[in-house]
Amino acid sequence: MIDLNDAKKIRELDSMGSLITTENYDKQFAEGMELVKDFVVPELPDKVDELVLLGTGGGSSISGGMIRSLLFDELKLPVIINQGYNIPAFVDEHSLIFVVSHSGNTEETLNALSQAMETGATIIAITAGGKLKEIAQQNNIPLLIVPADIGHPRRDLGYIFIPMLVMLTKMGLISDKTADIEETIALFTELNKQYNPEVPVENNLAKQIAQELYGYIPLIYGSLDNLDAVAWRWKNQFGENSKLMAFWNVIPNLHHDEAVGWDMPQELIKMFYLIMLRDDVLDSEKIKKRKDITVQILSERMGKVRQVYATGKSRLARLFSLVYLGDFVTLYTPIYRGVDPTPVEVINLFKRKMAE
Ligand SMILES: O=P(O)(O)OC[C@H]1O[C@](O)(CO)[C@@H](O)[C@@H]1O
Repeated sequence: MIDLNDAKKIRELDSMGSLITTENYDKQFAEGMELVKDFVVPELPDKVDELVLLGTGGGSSISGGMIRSLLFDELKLPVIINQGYNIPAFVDEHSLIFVVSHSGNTEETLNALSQAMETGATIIAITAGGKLKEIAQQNNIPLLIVPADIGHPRRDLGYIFIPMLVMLTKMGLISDKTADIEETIALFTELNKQYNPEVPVENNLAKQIAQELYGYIPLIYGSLDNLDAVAWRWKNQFGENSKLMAFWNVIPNLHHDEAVGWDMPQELIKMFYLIMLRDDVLDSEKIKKRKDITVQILSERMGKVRQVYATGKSRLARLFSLVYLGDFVTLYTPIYRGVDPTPVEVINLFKRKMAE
């Protein structure tokens, strides 16, 4: 095992700078605001029925999930995250579509886009380049180019999510979020002082969780209607960063189905490490009670249970305080095992095999 107090070793193992990118989320979010400042949004039809995000993977689809969770109480449109090759039949000239792909070359996203272009929907593209950039330019689709040098889509939430949020404001669909974004940027700077590689394990919650997790399967429980995309983000980051299968679900609905599975044989349920995402401000009293009961029951059944709490003032800052912790946890988890968090070999293998 790697000594997580050895910051030099941690940084050596993180050879492609995922930790540095995470430490720089404050700057990235600020740059995201700059990027979109002069972007001219298309005119919307009189009636918009839904917001559809075409995109997949750790950065693109999660950004849509964060939009949905953040704006649950505000946006008067359903948000649909479409990760597959095809678009649903309801997409038409009354749909607003964000097509998002960092690489610009993800085949599912491009295929869905080609279908969307036949519908007369209002489309906005966000990409660092690739075929998506070409298609957008050839077809006069409003296009936002984001920096390519970030390298890995899951590391560019600030470049994807923030512009989408600002565009929704520019289109008059939501209120201005500048103050909340600024608060979130300041919170990242603060939290970085707690989670960065130079902070020793005894004071570093992210390192503590990464160490404790060793030998267990991560299970993340969030809650409707705020911490669902955050739980999804943690799960994806365990996959891509930690090279660990992880599972997630949301309260309250898991109490009506998955919870029955808690009666599984002891030797199996002991393999899980539960991370319970909590928000004492956003969670209703009913949800808090459900989380308390869940923790009470599962502390006696699962290998370990950890509760982590959102901080910050605005809904935006609170959601991202937990995303930020999750990103650090999922980066320290492989490093503890001596594994570089950045490469995604299986994804590349799939892309090669699909191209054969
Ligand atoms: O379409 P994009 O944004 O390039 O990203 C899709 C890819 O990003 C990833 O998240 C890799 O980091 C993969 O899941 C996926 O292959």
